This record gives sequence, structure tokens and C-alpha cells, in this order.
Amino acid sequence: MRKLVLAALLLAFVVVILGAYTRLTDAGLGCPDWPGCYGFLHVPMHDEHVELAEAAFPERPVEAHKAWNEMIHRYFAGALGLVILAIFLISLIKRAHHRPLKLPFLLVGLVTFQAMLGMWTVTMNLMPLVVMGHLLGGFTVLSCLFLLLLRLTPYRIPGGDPGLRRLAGFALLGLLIVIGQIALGGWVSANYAALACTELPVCETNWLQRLDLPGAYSVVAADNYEFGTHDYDERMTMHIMHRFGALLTFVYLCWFASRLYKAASSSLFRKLAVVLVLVLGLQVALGVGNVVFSLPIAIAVAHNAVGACLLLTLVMINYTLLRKT
Ligand code: HEM
Repeated sequence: MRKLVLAALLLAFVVVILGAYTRLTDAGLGCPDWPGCYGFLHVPMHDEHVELAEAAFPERPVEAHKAWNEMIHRYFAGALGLVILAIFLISLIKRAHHRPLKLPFLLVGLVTFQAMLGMWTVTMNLMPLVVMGHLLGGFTVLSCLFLLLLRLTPYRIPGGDPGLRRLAGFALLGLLIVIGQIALGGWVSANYAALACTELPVCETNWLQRLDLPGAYSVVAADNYEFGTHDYDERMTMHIMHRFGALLTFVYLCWFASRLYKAASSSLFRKLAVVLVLVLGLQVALGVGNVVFSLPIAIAVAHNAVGACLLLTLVMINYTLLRKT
């Protein structure tokens, strides 16, 4: 069972990265329908299939590379759904072995909802709230699978480290801050605001006068959201808020990691504190790289993947602080 959960976790990581790649290559509408692609179970490639596809969706000519990005993400996501279902069924059948059951059940619900968000991403033409929700949903599935893996892994905290329990509240706050920062980043990405500020450390001159918080976080009604509907000031505000969020995240997590490191009597927590700072530093460097190098796809995808690793590090710290044995 542990191996199956580990496989599911790795698969979920691949799905998240493929999702980021699809979003960042503007391939979210590579297939304008769901779950098929122009009505096929594969990308239409032969001339007669392309003709049929374009007759059915005249406003969206087939772009094979974008359609493949989208379909490969869907195939992997479908496989993940099946593996999660298998985990749930096995947990149900082997209930007597004191295996967790609620978490696999929750995962089935989450992955189903995630599939619906994937469908709405397409049918609602990349509505930012749905796109960001789909990103957060993917990270939630990943976190729950990791939590399940930790629960199935027999590791002990030497000495129990009971003195660290008082850090549990701070660890939870760190987790919430990271979730908030991921949501701010998802909003930047879903609204195509990555290049709204190209200067460091904050933004182009005048940025303070141009800040528009209500506009940046408003939900605009439109037929199609591809390439964004918000004006420049609103996008600039989204971008700036993500940078301020990064500053808060960085300062808070560095402070928390140093407290954890100093208070720990076991090497496990000291290692976790070091990993936290390393992952955080890498994530900030990749974020700055997004700005300095004008969003190259490799850095943008890595910024997503390392964001997921930061989240998992906090999940592990929170869980381990509360674990009894
Ligand atoms: C402190 C930790 C940080 C976290 C957890 C974080 C997380 C994220 C996430 C999850 C996304 C969405 C990625 C996607 O859609 O695939 C994102 C986007 C972005 N982040 Fe960060 N970020 C952090 C720091 C930074 C910093 C310091 C900068 C720049 C100075 C930055 C710049 C950006 C930009 C430009 C985008 C939009 C990229 C795009 O459209 O693909 N981030 N961030």
C-alpha cells in the first residue's frame, strides 16, 4: 500500500507539472471541449479528422502542439484518478488493518472535484478563479497524498521532542501563509500578470499611485479570459502583492526555521528546518528569475514545482510536530 501511495504521489507531482506547463504554454484551450479533444479521444492529426474538428469548432483551429500538451495532462490526470480510486478501494477492503480510510475517501472526493475544475477551466474559457482553483486543487491532492504517505510510514521522532509542541501553532501559521502566497501566485499566473512588473525590487516608477487592490481582486465577467481581461494597473497590483507576500513568507519562514532548529533535540527537525530554508531560498530565486529573464518556460515551471515542494515541506513539519510516536 505504501508503494502505491508513493507512486500516486509521484504521479500527482507529474500531473501538477504538466498542468503548469499547459497553463504556461497558453495551451489551456488547446482542446476546446472536455473530456475529449475536438470530439476525439486523442488529438486530431489526420487531415480528415482535422477537417471534422475545425468544422465543429470553427473559432478554434487545431494547434496540434497545444492540444497535445492539454491531452497528455488529461491522460496523466485520468491515470491518477484511477490510482487514487484503487487506494481507496484497497483501504476499504483492508479496513481491519488500522489503515487510514478517511483520507483516501477525501482524496477520491478531491480528485473528482479537481476533474470538474479541469472541465470548467475549458468550458468557462480560462476564467481566472477556476484556473487558480484548479491549481490550488492540484496542490491539495498532492498534499493529502503526501500526508497519507507519512501516516503509512513508520518513522519515530527520537525522544518524542515534546518541547517542540509549542511551535505547532507557528508551524500552522507558516502553512497558511504559504497557501496564501501560492494563491497570490496562481492569481498572477491565471491573469497573465507575470510581466506586468519588470523592475526590481518593486515595480516601475509610479507604482504606488497606480495600485488598485479592489480592481486586481475583482471577478470580471467575460466570454473568454485567454490572455487576461484586467487592465495594466490591476495586473501590476496583482504582481506587487505577490512580491510583498513573498517578502512576508520569506521573513516569517526564516524566523520559524531558526526557532525550530534551535529548539529541536532531534536531528529530524534540524534537517527539516534546513530543508525549509533551502527550498524557500530556491523558490524566491526562481521567482526573481521569472522577472529578470522575462518568464522563460523552464523557470516558470520550476517555480511552480518548487512552490509545491515548499508546501509539502510545511505539511511534513506540521504533521511531524503533532505526531505522537
Ligand atoms: C516565497 C515564496 C513564493 C511562492 C510560494 C510562490 C509561488 C508561486 C506560485 C504557486 C505561482 C503560480 C505558478 C503557476 O501558475 O504555475 C507563482 C507565480 C509567479 N511568481 Fe511566485 N512565489 C514565491 C515568490 C516569488 C517571488 C519572490 C517572485 C518575484 C520577485 C515571484 C514571481 C512570480 C511570478 C512573476 C509569477 C507568475 C508566473 C507565471 O505567470 O507563470 N514569486 N508563484
